[in-house]
Amino acid sequence: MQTLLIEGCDLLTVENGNVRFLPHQDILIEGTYIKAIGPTGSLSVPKEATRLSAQGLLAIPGLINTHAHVPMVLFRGLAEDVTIESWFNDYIFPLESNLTPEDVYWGALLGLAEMIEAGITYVADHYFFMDEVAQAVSEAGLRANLVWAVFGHEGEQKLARTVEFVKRWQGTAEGRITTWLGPHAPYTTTPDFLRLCAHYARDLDVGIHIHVSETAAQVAHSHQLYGMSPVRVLLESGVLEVPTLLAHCLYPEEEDYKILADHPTGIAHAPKTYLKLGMGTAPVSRFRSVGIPVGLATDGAVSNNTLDILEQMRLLALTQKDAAHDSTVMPIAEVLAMAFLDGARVVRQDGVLGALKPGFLADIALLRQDRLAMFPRYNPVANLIYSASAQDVDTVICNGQVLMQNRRLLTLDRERIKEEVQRRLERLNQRVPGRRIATYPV
Ligand SMILES: CSC[C@H]1O[C@@H](n2cnc3c(O)ncnc32)[C@H](O)[C@@H]1O
Ligand SMILES: [Zn+2]
Repeated sequence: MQTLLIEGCDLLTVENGNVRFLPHQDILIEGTYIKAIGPTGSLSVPKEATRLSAQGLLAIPGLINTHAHVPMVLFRGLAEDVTIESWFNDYIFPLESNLTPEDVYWGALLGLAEMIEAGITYVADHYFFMDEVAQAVSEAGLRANLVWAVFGHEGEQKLARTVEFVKRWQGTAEGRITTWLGPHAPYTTTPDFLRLCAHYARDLDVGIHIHVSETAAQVAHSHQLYGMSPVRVLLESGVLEVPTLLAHCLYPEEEDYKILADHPTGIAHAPKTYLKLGMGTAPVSRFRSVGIPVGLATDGAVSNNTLDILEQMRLLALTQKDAAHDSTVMPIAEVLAMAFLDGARVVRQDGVLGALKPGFLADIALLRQDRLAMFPRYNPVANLIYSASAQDVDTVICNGQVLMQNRRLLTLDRERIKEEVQRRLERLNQRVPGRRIATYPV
């Protein structure tokens, strides 16, 4: 078993709702777990331990991205300043009809490399050709929950293929990969199709990751078709009986709060996407007040355009203050608790991820604090949320393995990935009139 000692870092974590900042700490990692944490020089360290000097760096739990479409980095910048309907029907769904499994593999490597550089060690990803994404995750070294997206019109056979994917990859890559089912959304499936998904999920003992109630129009459409909200559609089709990760949920109805609170659900919140697509924002504090965890997410890079959770932390605070016209809303400690602890709850990893403490998995990001914007250090939490950026991430560890050190990626070749992606771009950004993988209801 490998032993790694991170020496002399400052440490920021949240425990029992309290922010803890501890200067000059050592973190001892044994195998894939944190074994001990203590003031520098105080731990008993095996002779054979590898030492990693972290003077001046700030250790935080590896960041958790609760909802992404990682390979969509391939289309970054291709759908700007358009309505959400046009975003899907004129850009995203036509562009995605060009994708091959190899494109998705290289896109996934590009997005995973970007996330490691931003201190992200866990991603819940929802896309196509997920064998290739799983392969990329396995090579990159971070942790992921993966679902193979399926639309209702693709039918039972396609759904069965996603079930096979779940079985094939569950618990692989030294346990870093878990797999769930991923019906795309209530508006691109039917209640019967969702019922079938719920049946398979129960059978496999896995959860479901799905988009829900992203716009008021989607909720109105659901009432027209089924006489109920999208959340109630999920309830009545049995989806909420299994752990359910709801992407977005910006427009819950009054009864939806209780429905969600009474079931094993969590919400992925992606503020930059909402700002860019003019979608509004979610009642985050209300969700949390009734016990529904809300984690942070990037969504895909076509609506974001980066895969950066530090940026989502900042935007979460700013958008919630702005929506409430109240600067005291969403204080920095709550942002931290959401990013770390709620993030872990949303992906069902609470108790092992989202904090730095003995017994937790060794997923850690170490940030530089030497930029002028990070000085003085009266308040390291404020610096992290309002001043830090992905470029400050120096070193990233996942499952006890160092993935990036001194900003050098150790598991991936970033120049080779860029070259391969570059070769594919011209073909990928062609849009053939009338060809698209699905239709967004208008
Ligand atoms: C879930 S991957 C399948 C499908 O979903 C599309 N997609 C990307 N972002 C969103 C979003 O925020 N809401 C709904 N659907 C989204 C993605 O492009 C794929 O086609
Ligand atoms: Zn999404």
